[in-house]
Amino acid sequence: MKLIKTTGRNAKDAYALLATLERRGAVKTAEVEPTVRKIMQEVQKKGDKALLKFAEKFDSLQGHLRVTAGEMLDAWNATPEPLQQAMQIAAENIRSFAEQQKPDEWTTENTPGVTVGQIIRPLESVGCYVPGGRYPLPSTLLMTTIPAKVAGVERIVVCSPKPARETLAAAHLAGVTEMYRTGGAQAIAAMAYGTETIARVAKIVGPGNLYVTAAKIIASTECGIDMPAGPTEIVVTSQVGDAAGIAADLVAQAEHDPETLAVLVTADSQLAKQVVNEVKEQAKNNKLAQVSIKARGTIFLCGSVEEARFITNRLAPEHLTVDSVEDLAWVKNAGSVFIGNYSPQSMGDYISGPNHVLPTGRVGRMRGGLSIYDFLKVITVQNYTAAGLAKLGPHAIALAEAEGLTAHAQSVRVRMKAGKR
Ligand SMILES: NC(=O)c1ccc[n+]([C@@H]2O[C@H](COP(=O)([O-])OP(=O)(O)OC[C@H]3O[C@@H](n4cnc5c(N)ncnc54)[C@H](O)[C@@H]3O)[C@@H](O)[C@H]2O)c1
Ligand SMILES: N[C@H](CO)Cc1c[nH]c[nH+]1
Ligand SMILES: [Zn+2]
Repeated sequence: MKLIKTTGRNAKDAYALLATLERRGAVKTAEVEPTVRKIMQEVQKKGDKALLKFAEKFDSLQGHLRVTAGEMLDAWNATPEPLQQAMQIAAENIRSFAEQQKPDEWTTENTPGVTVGQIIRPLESVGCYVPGGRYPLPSTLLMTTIPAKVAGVERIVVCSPKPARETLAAAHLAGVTEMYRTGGAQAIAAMAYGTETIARVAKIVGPGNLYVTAAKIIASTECGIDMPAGPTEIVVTSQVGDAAGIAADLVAQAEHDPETLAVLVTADSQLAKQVVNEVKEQAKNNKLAQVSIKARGTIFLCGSVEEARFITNRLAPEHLTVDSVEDLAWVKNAGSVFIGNYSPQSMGDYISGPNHVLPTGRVGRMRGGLSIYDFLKVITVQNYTAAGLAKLGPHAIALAEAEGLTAHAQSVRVRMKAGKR
């Protein structure tokens, strides 16, 4: 970990580094964009043939794209009982959390004779991307498909490169009926544009590496996307935390990808030094974590606790760990927050219930993690009686005339006149 003081003669460098880290999302996705565009264009032109070609090229896969229900069932039956149980508990917690988030339909009479409200409808189809390049992520299959099910989405498609047995088992548990062996930008293109085998979807959700994230951004002109949920990020902002626990979290998230961002922000120089040593020790046997930590692992040693909070909000990380519940008061930007020494981020990755698909690249400034809202539409409704129209109509006419939209004004007058008959 690079330890940098934000005060004194290092201040300029520290803030320059912060600015670089703030640009992390945009810069990195731009680097792969030309490659991604080419892949997506080829899928658009050649459909399944391109998917099979890229599956062989990137994932050493040959053969059929579609995963059968039998394959998912066999995978479940071959899964050891403790893992089956862990998946079942995770699935239940994800389901009940999503259930709890469900928004309500409502109506209210805001003016006598004017009823307004909202109805909630699920999206008709979604595509869930489940990463599988470096590690199989059955947990992500559960995190994406279960909220979609709770929302009532009719068609749920899963795409994953070389899905492992554990991922197929999770698909069986989640009741997935449409799953394909395709990954990367090609999978995103297939779900966005459609191929002979894969019909296009209304929205694509789920995390992935830089290629997947860049592809989702490109696909967003064609269909909905949840958010850029790219290479993992962790920020721990602590003054009193346990150095060994903090380092363990940093190393854990750093092992996802060479592009991972792992940061500690603190005003305590003792803690900063301890974490440097702990990370070194704990990452000793973890090559991937070493790569990402070496590339951008940073400890900002701040002049004050307030400055630590300010830097944290500027980073707007995917995962944020803080010391206590009181810290929530200053947190403005983060995908998901973990509190105290006994809330390792890995618990959120797997089992707690809140979604682990989270915004990266500072998108935490705009939104939180994947939720049931990503699978629902809030449709507004308005209903006037003649009396209600007589009351509010003249005001609408005044506004329409101010905008010079005469037909708008007239459309209200016509109905008001009819209401008087
Ligand atoms: N933000 C979140 O919510 C979240 C959650 C889970 C995982 N993640 C991230 O998901 C990512 C998973 O990455 P992964 O690589 O293991 O799996 P992945 O499935 O995202 O990517 C694998 C695919 O990348 C494509 N690819 C790889 N190298 C390529 C190249 N040189 N050119 C073109 N395409 C190429 C291939 O198509 C391959 O199938 C990690 O970055 C992890 O941090 C993020
Ligand atoms: N930490 C990841 C989100 O960045 C989610 C995950 C899945 N499995 C393990 N971790
Ligand atoms: Zn993780």
